[in-house]
Amino acid sequence: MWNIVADENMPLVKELFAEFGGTPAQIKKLSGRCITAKNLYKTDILLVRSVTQVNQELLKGSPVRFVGTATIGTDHIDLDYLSQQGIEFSSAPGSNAQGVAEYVLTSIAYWAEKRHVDLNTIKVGIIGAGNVGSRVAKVLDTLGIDYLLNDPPLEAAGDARSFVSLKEINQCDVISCHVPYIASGQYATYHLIDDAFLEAMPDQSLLINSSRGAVLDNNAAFGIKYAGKSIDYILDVWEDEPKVNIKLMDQALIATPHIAGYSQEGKIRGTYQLYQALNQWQGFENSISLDELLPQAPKWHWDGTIKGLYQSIKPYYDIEADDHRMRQVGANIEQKFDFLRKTYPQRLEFLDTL
Ligand SMILES: NC(=O)C1=CN([C@@H]2O[C@H](COP(=O)(O)OP(=O)(O)OC[C@H]3O[C@@H](n4cnc5c(N)ncnc54)[C@H](O)[C@@H]3O)[C@@H](O)[C@H]2O)C=CC1
Ligand SMILES: O=C(O)C(=O)[C@H](O)COP(=O)(O)O
Repeated sequence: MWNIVADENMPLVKELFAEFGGTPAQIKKLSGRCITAKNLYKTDILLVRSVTQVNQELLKGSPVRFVGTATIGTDHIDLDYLSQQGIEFSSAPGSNAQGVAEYVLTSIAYWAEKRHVDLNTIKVGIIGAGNVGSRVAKVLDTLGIDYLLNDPPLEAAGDARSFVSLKEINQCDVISCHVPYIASGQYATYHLIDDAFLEAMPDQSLLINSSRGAVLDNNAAFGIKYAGKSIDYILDVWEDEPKVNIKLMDQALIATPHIAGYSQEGKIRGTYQLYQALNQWQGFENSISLDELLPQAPKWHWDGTIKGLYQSIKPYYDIEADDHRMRQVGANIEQKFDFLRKTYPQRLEFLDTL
């Protein structure tokens, strides 16, 4: 019998893994932040989301042979350690990219309405043109909103798209970050958006961070605005989650608790991609199809006008409600951060028709 430990916030674990490869599996669901070495002494398969640090301390001495994270980001996983130990690994690339792209589009539309900006006249700077950044670009293409891409690793690898420097991105009206968290090295993203970058942003511009909290120097962001710089922030991710810089949260035009990718479909795809990876690892067939698991969501029909964009999106995704939930807990945000995420209301993807 397989022994599986899974994060309790992962949907459909029972449905997908209870009969893994025709053999019954013993599944234990735990809070992601509370999974410790003690929980893993007879575990073969560990399925996590982004809040579980998977490293030697967690896995040493355990029989775990497969680690899966139902997320795009992998900065919580010590990939070198897994590889040294011969532990099979899979993440869920692209699984919630659509959810993040919809969060970004909604953010831009909200900002434009609030600040009386004509979206026909702006330029969006996308930092990181991987799965999410490319999806954001596709949405902007469809709406006819101009954008520039920055992605030095892809540029160096010969990606055929046209890229600009970070300096050029810095001058865009909207800047949206879609890089992974990389602590050091040639392409480090730790505090990629620092004091100097923020200082050089044009007045009345918007910074969106839905990548990882530490890509933006949160103290610098607070300081610059406190000193009078007139820029807006829409922030989904925070340095040192579940801690949140409350003063920065107060400044943000929209503040959300790391839910940009939390569409229902995104979460389902995340678990499903691990199901596929596990089956492939063991040479089993996928007996369940993704289509039978995905909800049928009503889709947004864009009438072709940029004016009033936010009001036409709002019935499908009400980002102000997400902001309100976060601000309501106020100073208790650190204690409530995980709760807000665990109890996040069902959000369905609305952009299929684009
Ligand atoms: N807030 C949320 O709910 C979510 C956040 N994320 C975050 O978004 C990140 C991006 O996701 P994906 O697009 O799927 O990842 P990806 O790996 O497909 O793309 C990331 C891109 O960033 C580029 N990059 C790396 N270092 C860079 C640098 N220094 N400057 C500019 N570009 C750089 C890479 O070349 C790559 O093309 C994830 O790693 C994760 O941290 C992902 C999903 C949900
Ligand atoms: O996929 C990623 O990368 C993310 O940031 C996830 O959306 C985060 O969700 P949790 O894993 O923290 O539930």
